[in-house]
Amino acid sequence: MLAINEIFETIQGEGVFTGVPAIFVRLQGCPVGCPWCDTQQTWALNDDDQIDPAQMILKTGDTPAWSSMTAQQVLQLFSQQQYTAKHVVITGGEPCMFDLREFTTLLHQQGYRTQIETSGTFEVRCDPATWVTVSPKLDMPGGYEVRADAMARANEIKHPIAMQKHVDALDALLSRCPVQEGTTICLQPISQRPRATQLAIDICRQRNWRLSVQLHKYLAIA
Ligand SMILES: C[S@@+](CC[C@H](N)C(=O)[O-])C[C@H]1O[C@@H](n2cnc3c(N)ncnc32)[C@H](O)[C@@H]1O
Ligand SMILES: Nc1nc2[nH]cc(C(=O)O)c2c(=O)[nH]1
Ligand code: SF4
Ligand SMILES: [Mg+2]
Repeated sequence: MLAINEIFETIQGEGVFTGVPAIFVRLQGCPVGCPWCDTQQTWALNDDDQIDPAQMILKTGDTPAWSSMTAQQVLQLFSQQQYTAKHVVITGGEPCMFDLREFTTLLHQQGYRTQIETSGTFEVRCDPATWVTVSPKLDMPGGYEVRADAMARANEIKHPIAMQKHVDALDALLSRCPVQEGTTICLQPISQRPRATQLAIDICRQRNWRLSVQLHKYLAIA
């Protein structure tokens, strides 16, 4: 069973797949506690907040309400909604609190490409063909550590930064937890702050890394 906060179709606004039409599946629950997290409504997984899938798909605001669904039910919902995107982004919350092997393999069998957005603090359990984006969370209040096996599985590292110390922390992480050759490194300014954005531009130019600017926030879309 998957605890689902919301499902919607939009344009991927972050990372390597920026601009690609995508179905987002946002899972409920995250104990990492990033103070600047833009989806804090997904942190708590309370029984009291459980709703039907029929109500979940009609949600408009950011609320902690969630629905319990199987992988097959999610696929059925995709066809009911008549989505056209073939790229599925599994995010949260922290999606890797769930075993995503059955879900991602089923999606591939149905012709979808899958991507997981994760903090790297839980074991990544997914199909070998899934694109894994690790956005490492270092020294956050929840006390979780970034896992070396998550870093080694990553196809993309997308690091949120606001200050030079965040770049230094990424450098230290990359030296203790190596990534595969060819893994793309993106820097993502935290909350569109102008100074964070300028720092990310400067470091990306120096290092030949990629800039990820949360396009959806500039466009004011979901
Ligand atoms: C909300 S998280 C959910 C997935 C997973 N828990 C994670 O942290 O990767 C999705 C992405 O949004 C990023 N993010 C969250 N809040 C942000 C903010 N205020 N500014 C920039 N990026 C943010 C995260 O770093 C992550 O890359
Ligand atoms: N458009 C859009 N792109 C996104 N990329 C990652 C997101 C996320 O919340 O994980 C996100 C999101 O919430 N919306
Ligand atoms: S790990 Fe992701 S969902 Fe959890 S608090 Fe941090 S940014 Fe938010
Ligand atoms: Mg988001």
